[in-house]
Amino acid sequence: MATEPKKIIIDTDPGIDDAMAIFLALRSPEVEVIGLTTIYGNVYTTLATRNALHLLEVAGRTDIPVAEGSHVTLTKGTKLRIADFVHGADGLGNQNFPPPNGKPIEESAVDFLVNQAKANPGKITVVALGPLTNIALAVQKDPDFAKNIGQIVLLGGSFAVNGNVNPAAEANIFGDPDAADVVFTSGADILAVGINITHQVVLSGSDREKLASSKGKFAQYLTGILEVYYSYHCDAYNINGVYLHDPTTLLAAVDPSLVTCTEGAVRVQTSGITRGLTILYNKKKRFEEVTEWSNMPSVKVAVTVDAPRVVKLVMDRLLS
Ligand SMILES: O=c1[nH]cnc2c1ncn2[C@@H]1O[C@H](CO)[C@@H](O)[C@H]1O
Repeated sequence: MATEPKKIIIDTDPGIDDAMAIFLALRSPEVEVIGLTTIYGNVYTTLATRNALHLLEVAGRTDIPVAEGSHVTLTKGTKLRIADFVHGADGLGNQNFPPPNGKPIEESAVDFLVNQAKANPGKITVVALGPLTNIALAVQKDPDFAKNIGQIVLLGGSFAVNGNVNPAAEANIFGDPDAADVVFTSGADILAVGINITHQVVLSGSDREKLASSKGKFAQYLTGILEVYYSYHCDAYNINGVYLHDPTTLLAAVDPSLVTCTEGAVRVQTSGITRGLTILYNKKKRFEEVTEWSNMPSVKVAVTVDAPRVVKLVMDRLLS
């Protein structure tokens, strides 16, 4: 008998690569998307909600609920770092899409996460594609959340490589380092996919041409919004291609065999010039003194990725 699809909630800040990940999820029979929760990051939360509703309308999946998330960081910070220079002012490549018809549900993202985890203990995977504020709030609101949630597969961190905000920090962790530290030390089953992984997974200029010449609904839509993302990568990284951050993370939740992992405690620097830095203790050395990593729960951190297989899955599923 076929196994039941894995239930996933995508916590998202759409965002061009978020749009790709959401469409991929909807084209992946291995998973069932039971909701989207929204967060600031690539755009402000209000726009993230609007874009999430819009993307579900494009996909014809208005049956999937959207729950709006936090507008401020875990410590109530309102000075947010928004990556509109990566995704366009509208978050979706400046395409002037009409506003969505739908509305978010009454339940907040945090309540949705807590209640779904409680109702389906051990059965739900959260795929977290933005700053981790909503997830940290869920951990703090319900002492059982970390136990009830099946797994958290998150895009975040830059393990042993430079960040993309500055040499220390990756954008999602930099967006709310306090939240990230709460999540990493929560005891939940976590798989972190950092930019040490996603910078190996590139959708090339010729892949984009294949998308452009496809008649597929998602391929056509993405061709339009990807323009801005390609031009940013050309500018910032001098490459004719884009990093598949969110799609790689989503696919790691769909098929864990796409990555290999190491395990250990992860702590996040929350202040100073290295604010947002993620440091994994790989347990290869016993330290003489008690450290901030001692007795902290282990998480999985992806260390290798089968990049050709990820790109092929992305192309096959988005072209169809
Ligand atoms: O240079 C950048 N600065 C800020 N955010 C970025 C940059 N490049 C990509 N992203 C966005 O941040 C997440 C991965 O860190 C992804 O959502 C990506 O679209």
